[in-house]
Amino acid sequence: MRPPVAELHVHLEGTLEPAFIIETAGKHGIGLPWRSLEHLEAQYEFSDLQSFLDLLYVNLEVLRDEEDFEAVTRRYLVRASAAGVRHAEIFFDVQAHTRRGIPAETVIRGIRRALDRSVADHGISTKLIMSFWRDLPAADAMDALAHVLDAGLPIDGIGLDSAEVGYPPSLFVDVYRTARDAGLHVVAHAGEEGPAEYVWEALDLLHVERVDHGIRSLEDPELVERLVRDRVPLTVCPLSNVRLRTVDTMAEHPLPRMLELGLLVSLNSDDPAYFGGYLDANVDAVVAEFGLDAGTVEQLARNSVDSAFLDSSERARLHAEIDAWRRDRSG
Ligand code: HPA
Ligand SMILES: [Zn+2]
Repeated sequence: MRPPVAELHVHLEGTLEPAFIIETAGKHGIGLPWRSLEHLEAQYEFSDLQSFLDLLYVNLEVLRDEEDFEAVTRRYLVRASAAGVRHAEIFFDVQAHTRRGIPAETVIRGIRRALDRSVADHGISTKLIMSFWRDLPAADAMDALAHVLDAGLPIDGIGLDSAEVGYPPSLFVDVYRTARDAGLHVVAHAGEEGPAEYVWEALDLLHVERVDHGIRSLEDPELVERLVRDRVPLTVCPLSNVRLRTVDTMAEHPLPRMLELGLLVSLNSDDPAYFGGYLDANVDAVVAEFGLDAGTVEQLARNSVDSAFLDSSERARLHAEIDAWRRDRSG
């Protein structure tokens, strides 16, 4: 039923499953605040973005060496492949690790070990996007970026995440200019909990190629017009939005309205180990809630391919895979 698809908004740290967290803590002899797997699993109730980030940031401390970063990346790729993902653009939060004394080299080399084998092992092409915590000073992000560029560590783009309200994109103009000058792709979370104004700033000041979430854009008709006109991709994460109470219930999720308005939206899992499922669960949830037909599911998959940082031949390959899926379904 589900078509081949690109996943463009997934945080590596948000793919740590509870059992992996407990196991990796044991490997390194780390004392977590959780008495057991069950105690950890009982923590997954969130009231807003910050309540989730508080848990995410404790759990990611189990990631210590290259093997850990390789293992978590590999586990995501295995699970994503089962969900129909054929191309993945994966975020990691560099400061989540460097502030604990884990060098960016360890993080990126570990992740790359898994990514470099991903096409052969999992049938998934990949990009790697280094994200900055927007609630830390922009100078911190700039230092991290300069280090990664100086060291020639292989990343494909930068992003901006963590607590949104009070930390507008305008704080990061210099960081984004440096990244663009270095030939990196640029995206940013905006309009998740923050206002439509932050989406304008991401577009006009950071010159982002894609907006992560962006659901609050609907509060500003002029912004919607701009996003439609320029075909700006929005990476929408329905299960995340419900679990973080950005929307009250799935029935109130703006996805159908976004499609009606002609926005270039794709479906994504955000932090799948925390929000109740991977990309397939997100597709199933919106299909069940809104009764989307196969044509709409196909359109969302094609949107994901059109929103990805792929060259024209890679894009054509993925559209051809979706064509084959459609023929199989109707044949
Ligand atoms: O959805 C998110 N928003 C902001 N920061 C994040 N870090 C992981 N997921 C998110
Ligand atoms: Zn996110």
